[in-house]
Parts: sequence; C-alpha cells; structure tokens
Amino acid sequence: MHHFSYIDGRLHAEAVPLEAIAAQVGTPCYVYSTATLTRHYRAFADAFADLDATICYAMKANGNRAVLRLLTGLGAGVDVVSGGEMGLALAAGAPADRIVFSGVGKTKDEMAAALNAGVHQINVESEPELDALDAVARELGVRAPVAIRVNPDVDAATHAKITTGKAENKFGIEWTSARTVFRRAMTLEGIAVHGVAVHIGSQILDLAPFEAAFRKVRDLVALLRADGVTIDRLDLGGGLGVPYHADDHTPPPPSAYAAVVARTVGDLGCALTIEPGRAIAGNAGVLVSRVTYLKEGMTRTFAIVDAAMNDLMRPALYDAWHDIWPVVEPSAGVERHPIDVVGPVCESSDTFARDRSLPPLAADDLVAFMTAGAYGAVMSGQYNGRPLVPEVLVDGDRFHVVRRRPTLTEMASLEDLPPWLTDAR
Ligand SMILES: Cc1ncc(COP(=O)(O)O)c(C=O)c1O
Ligand SMILES: N[C@@H](CCCC[NH3+])C(=O)O
Repeated sequence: MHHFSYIDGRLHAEAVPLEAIAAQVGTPCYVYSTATLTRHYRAFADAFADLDATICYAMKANGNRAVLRLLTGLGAGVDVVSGGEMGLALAAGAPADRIVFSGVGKTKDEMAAALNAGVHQINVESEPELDALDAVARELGVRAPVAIRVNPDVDAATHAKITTGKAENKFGIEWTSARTVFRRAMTLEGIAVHGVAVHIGSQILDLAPFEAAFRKVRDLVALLRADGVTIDRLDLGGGLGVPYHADDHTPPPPSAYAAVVARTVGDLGCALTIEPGRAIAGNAGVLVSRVTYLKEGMTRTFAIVDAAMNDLMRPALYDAWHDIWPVVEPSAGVERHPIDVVGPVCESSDTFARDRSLPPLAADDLVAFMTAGAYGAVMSGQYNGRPLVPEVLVDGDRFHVVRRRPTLTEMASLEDLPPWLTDAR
C-alpha cells in the first residue's frame, strides 16, 4: 500500500499535490512518502516481533540520507554493499553495530574500514575473500564477526538479471563446498564465525523459493553444528517483491514471509537478520516528469517526457513496467489510446513504455512513474549531460528537498584539465 492518490482530481503524495512540488523543484524529480516508508518498515518490524530479528534495510534500493535517517530512526539496521554505502549510512546516523556489510567484491580497504567502524557483521562470499578478511583482521588485532553467504541453488522465479541464488550466479559459496569452507573459517584467527547468509534474488512474488532456500539453510545449520561450527546468526537476505503491474499477483505481505521464516528456521536459536530493500522503498516513491512534446507519427504516437533512462534505468535495463499516472486525474470514461512514453536521451532504449494505453496527454502535462522509490534515483547517472534528479521527501502536508539538483558548474567542477591542455584555447 502507498500514499499516492488523487485528491480533488490531482495526484498527491500524502497531502501534498505533486503539482506544487513540480512547480517549486522542477521536473523530473523523485518524490518519497514518509508514511509509506514508515508503514512498510513497521510491517516488517511487527511481522518479526516474536522472533529475535533485526530488519537491516538494504540501502542499495534507496540510499538517500533522509530515507536512511527516517528508517534508522524507526529502529532499522542497514545492509550495505560497499565502503561508500557504509560511509553514507554512518553519516546518516546509522549505528555501526546495526550495519551488515554484504557484497562479492569487498576490497581490503573496505574490510579495514568496516572493522574499524565496528560493524555488526561482514558477509563473506568466497574463500579468497575469507582469507583476505582474516589477514586484515589479524593486522588490526581484531576478529571479524562473519556470516558466510551460501548459494542454495534455488530458482527465485524472477527476472534473470536479478536472480542471485542459482549455482550459475556469482553470489555466495557453492552449496557443495559450504561445509569445508565453514570448517576452515573456524580455524582462522582473524575470523569469528557466527552464521549463514543467503539471498536468492529480488522482486520475488512467491514464498515457495524462500521456503526452499530457508529449508536448505536449516539442513546446513544442522550439519555445521554437527561439525562443531558455531552458528548463532542467520542472515536471510531480502528479495520480497512489490506489485508493479495490475497483472502481478499481489506479493505476500511481510507477515506471511515472517511465518515462513518462523516455521523453517525460527527454532534454531539464531539471531536473524533480514534485508528488505524494494519492499520498503519501492512504492514509497514516484518519479514526476513533464511532457515536453507530443509527437504524432504515421504509425505511433510518442509522448516525449523530460525524464529519461539515466534517471530511471529499470525499463531500459530489465524491460521493467512502471505504471504511469497523469497528475491531473483523467475524467471517468475518457478514451485511452496506445502511446509510447520516451525520454530525450539519444538511445532507442530510452523508452519507458511502448503501446501503453493512456488517456490523452499534451505538452506540459505532468505524469508520475509509479513504484520508483527503489532502484530509481540510486541507479541514475548523468548521461547526455543530465544532472542527477532532485529528491523530495513528503511528510503529511509538508515537503523538503532532500537532494537538490546539481548545477552545471558543480558537475563540471569534478573534472580537471591536464596542464598541457589548459592554455590550448
Ligand atoms: C545481499 C542482498 N540483500 C538484500 C538485497 C535487497 O533486495 P530487495 O531489494 O529485493 O529486497 C539484495 C539485492 O537484491 C542483496 O543482494
Ligand atoms: N536493481 C534491480 C534489483 C537488484 C537488486 C539488488 N541485488 C531492480 O531494479 O530490480
């Protein structure tokens, strides 16, 4: 559920008309809802209240500082995947001992930074990484609190580009070598083995793959304990999906997901971490854009909008669907026609929707790309000299620009000319 709705014929974020935000901030801009973020975090917290669990929000979904501050203020920990994310999480006020550091390619510098900061856990994904972490920790004179991510070889039944738990994916330690690696980890002086981590993919709309993976984890824990390995934590990753399209079947609520966790691994006596990203931020955000031109051709009609693939990559990258809602509510019974909604970037893949059935659009109309709160702004770039899009957080009837649009001078200031070119002109 989200808090974007038509009030008096105008699309609002909570009580704020998107027209008012567009007028002040310009378009395109991302708009996030405090009420939705809060509701989603609480749904997870409540669902897991009877388990010893920490909800570590996967900030890769939306790492805006205000979003992080809001969620950590509600009690969330943070799942980070780089030294950059860790630094941003700490700067937003996340307590280090509620940060979990995941990712397949942590550098030694990132490991040292994580250990110096005192993060709760580092999730190790390969043997070379285990050895590197052991060396870094011994050098610092500490033991790194570790979970080892295993690859359960379970099909998450989601888009191939966001599946992570199949044997062919780069993530985690192969299921068949897991016991050997855990046993070795126990012998390493710089490593304190705590748990098993697993994450099978993203935008998962069915509980069966989770259940299959968690059962495998349960079996593994029994084997590991029999081998004398201490397992007192389980990190079950994220992955619960959100509805992007009316045809998507409704994703299971956090309570149903928590019930699967409870019945598969709830009795193992482990502290649990779960890492939802999209389920918390996905439909807490929209990308507001203005139609620049309506281009009517012989065969197709294009609405050329001022947002582009560099601002919201998901359609270009995964052929992802985002609902498009006109900011002025279409009158009931208005005829809809197929239209292509495209951005101004010089790539044919800069297409948000093809043959989308929409009410008539005209130049200057505002539209909102729905469910853009996760993997939206965080994945954006500056291709075609397009400054990163501003982000706005709404709370009831107030809003605040939580990331402003950089000026061209700021963008250019990151570049420098080599001395031999400075006086060429
Ligand atoms: C290790 C890990 N945890 C959590 C997440 C968050 O996933 P989602 O946004 O699908 O909940 C991801 C991304 O898929 C991930 O790789
Ligand atoms: N960026 C992807 C999800 C990747 C999840 C992170 N492992 C998306 O927009 O769907």
